[in-house]
Amino acid sequence: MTLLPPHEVLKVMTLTNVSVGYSGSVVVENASFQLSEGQIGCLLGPSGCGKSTLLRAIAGFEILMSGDIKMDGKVISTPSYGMNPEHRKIGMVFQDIALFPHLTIAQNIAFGLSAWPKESAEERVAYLLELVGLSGFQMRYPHSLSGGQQQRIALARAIAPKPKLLLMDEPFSGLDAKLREELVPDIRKILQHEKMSALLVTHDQMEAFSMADQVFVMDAGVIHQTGSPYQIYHEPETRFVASFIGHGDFLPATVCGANCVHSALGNIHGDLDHGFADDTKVDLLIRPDDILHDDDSEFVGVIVSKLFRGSHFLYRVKLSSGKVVYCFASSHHDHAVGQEIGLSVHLDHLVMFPRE
Ligand SMILES: Nc1ncnc2c1ncn2[C@@H]1O[C@H](COP(=O)(O)OP(=O)(O)OP(=O)(O)O)[C@@H](O)[C@H]1O
Repeated sequence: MTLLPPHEVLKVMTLTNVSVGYSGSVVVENASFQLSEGQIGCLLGPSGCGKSTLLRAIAGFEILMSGDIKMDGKVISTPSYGMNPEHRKIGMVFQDIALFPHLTIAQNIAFGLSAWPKESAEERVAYLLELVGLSGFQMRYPHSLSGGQQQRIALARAIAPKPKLLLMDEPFSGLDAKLREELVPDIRKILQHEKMSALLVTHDQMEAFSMADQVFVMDAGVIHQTGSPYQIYHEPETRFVASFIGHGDFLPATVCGANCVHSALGNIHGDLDHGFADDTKVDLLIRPDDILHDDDSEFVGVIVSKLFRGSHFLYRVKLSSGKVVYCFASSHHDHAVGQEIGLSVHLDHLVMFPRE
């Protein structure tokens, strides 16, 4: 009797000081992070920063230049050792969906189940088709499915053998924005339902925000910050993270107390001590909704452009210092470009960096 392969769940994957590159030149430097049971992580960064290279190293396709990768305490990669990719119990989904065109949808999903007893494999295929919302599609061929449906099948195929970890390299970037918006939360639900740990690569922060529990923000081969989507947006630790994540401006300011800075918009107070000495010149991060239109304020700016967003206007406003910042106003406050409006700052937490 053929037995079902045991289902193993990832407890933790750990990268410690991992450097990877090509032909002796380093592309990813000293990357360290952990992914725990059932967690969805995301490597987020601009094109060319080394996200795919790091993912390929985890999959076992690139040799490390330094550091190590462990899964559940077992070393899978060091500079002198690389466990065979097939033995890592890692599934992969790529941007180019690459379903086998000559196989039916059921055969595509069952591709990694050759070691399973026939009946169990059929059950698993039927279960996954239902999970991805495509029951009844088993006898169809990939070309007869839409891009979003094909990507669901690619996911089902990758998770069918119950890998310990799923790696996804820009899996949604070939899909249009509307489809992506629908598919991303669905895929998150499917992975959570399967208690599958996963690592997603993307340069799209909205995708990272909707998919990930933990985001690893990368630039030029270096991980700048690890945190929840909320943390990397509201508590960026480096100037790069502050400017890469979300919209915002850096407002020049001077420290004037433990939780206060002075700026062209007056004294701005935060709710936490910022740790900078008095009189330090800093750049304060201002998000679009931190500056509100306020007729009663003594501080004013001149509107240089405006965007109507339905429920609100997003103005670009020039301050007397010459600095241009965002200003948020309810859609009842329809002002013209060139008009002067009052502004007030509403910030909880001061995020700032020494002036460059
Ligand atoms: N096989 C290779 N040989 C040599 N250099 C490579 C190879 N693959 C990638 N690189 C280089 O490594 C750097 C990082 O590439 P990588 O694909 O990891 O970045 P990425 O962040 O995933 O980018 P993107 O979002 O555009 O896919 C780039 O400068 C790229 O040109």
